[in-house]
Amino acid sequence: MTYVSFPMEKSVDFTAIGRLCIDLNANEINRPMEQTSTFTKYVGGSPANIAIGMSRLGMKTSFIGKIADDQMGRFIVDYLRRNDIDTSNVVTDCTGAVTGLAFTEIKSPTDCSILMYRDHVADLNLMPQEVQKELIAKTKMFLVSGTALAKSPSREAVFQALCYAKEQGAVIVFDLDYRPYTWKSPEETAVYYNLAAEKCDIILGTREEFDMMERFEQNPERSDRVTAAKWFDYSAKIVIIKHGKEGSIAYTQDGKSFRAKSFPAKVIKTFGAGDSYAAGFLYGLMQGWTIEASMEFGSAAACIVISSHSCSDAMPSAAQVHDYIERCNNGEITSS
Ligand SMILES: Nc1ncnc2c1ncn2[C@@H]1O[C@H](COP(=O)(O)OP(=O)(O)O)[C@@H](O)[C@H]1O
Ligand SMILES: O=C(O)C[C@@H](O)[C@H](O)C(=O)COP(=O)(O)O
Repeated sequence: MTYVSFPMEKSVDFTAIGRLCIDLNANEINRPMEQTSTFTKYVGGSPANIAIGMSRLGMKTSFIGKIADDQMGRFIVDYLRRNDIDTSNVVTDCTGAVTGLAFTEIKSPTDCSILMYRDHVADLNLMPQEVQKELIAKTKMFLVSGTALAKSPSREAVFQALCYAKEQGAVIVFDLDYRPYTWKSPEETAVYYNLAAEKCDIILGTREEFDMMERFEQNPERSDRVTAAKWFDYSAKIVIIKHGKEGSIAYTQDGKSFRAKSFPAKVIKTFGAGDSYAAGFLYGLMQGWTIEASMEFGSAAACIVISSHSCSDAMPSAAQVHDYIERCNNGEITSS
């Protein structure tokens, strides 16, 4: 059963809109950040990670965003280009805004946190008139990251892009990617998330992210099925609710649900799981695979990334993911 059909005549497989940032991942791990003195710099930002993941999987990928006019901004664009990502709609800020930074703390493989520096960041300065309709018109799948809705003018840029994507027939994906730091209040967040989700064909988020969106609703049991059902009255065809190591559940418009278990992994840190899962799952759908096969592929891609130090740099190729699945099935990989 096919739940989404891609406009195959279009030349760009995947376009993401949102933040392009820097991850600074602790080198001395398994300790609090107070005791970490060195960090390795990587390109970061959830939609950037997903775009890099899609490109590594062989998808023709482009990005819509805004970078600071500084060394960090240039580092990001250079990295995207070297990863075959079209940056023709990556705009350079001219207001003196800075690049967002995410310092990651790896206290243990299961106890990780992120310290974000996101004041006056360039990515949230993207303006609606800077979004190229022609690029979205060429795109089969368009992904929005929820954090880009946190402030104007980026918020309006995303809604403008959503209008173009809908009008031009792209399959629209919403990765909730909720980061409380950039938002003024949970109420404001819930309103804008719900407005964006109404327009999307595929919605991906964790149980906690959907809880945030249900601020004004009744779902006392926090039922995944109740959560998903609402969106099928709008545009959604697939809603995925992720539960960390417990795996994920996909609900589809026809009332079915599909469960994916997680694979074993030698986990270094947990962040990056959602981004690699998204890239793997969306890649699978674009290959015409079943929901179950796409979820399995996403789950294995996630394990490769959480077993590595970085998010973006560790995004796997398709061959690496197939190999990981095979080695798990042969019992060659066990959990840490
Ligand atoms: N500790 C883990 N071991 C194995 N797989 C994991 C682990 N944590 C996450 N995953 C995989 O990554 C997917 C997404 O992870 P999750 O933590 O739910 O998302 P996010 O990173 O967005 O919070 C899960 O559905 C699972 O397949
Ligand atoms: O999204 C960010 O700004 C930081 C990311 O680059 C980071 O590495 C991360 O948190 C990944 O998010 P996840 O995949 O949702 O765990």
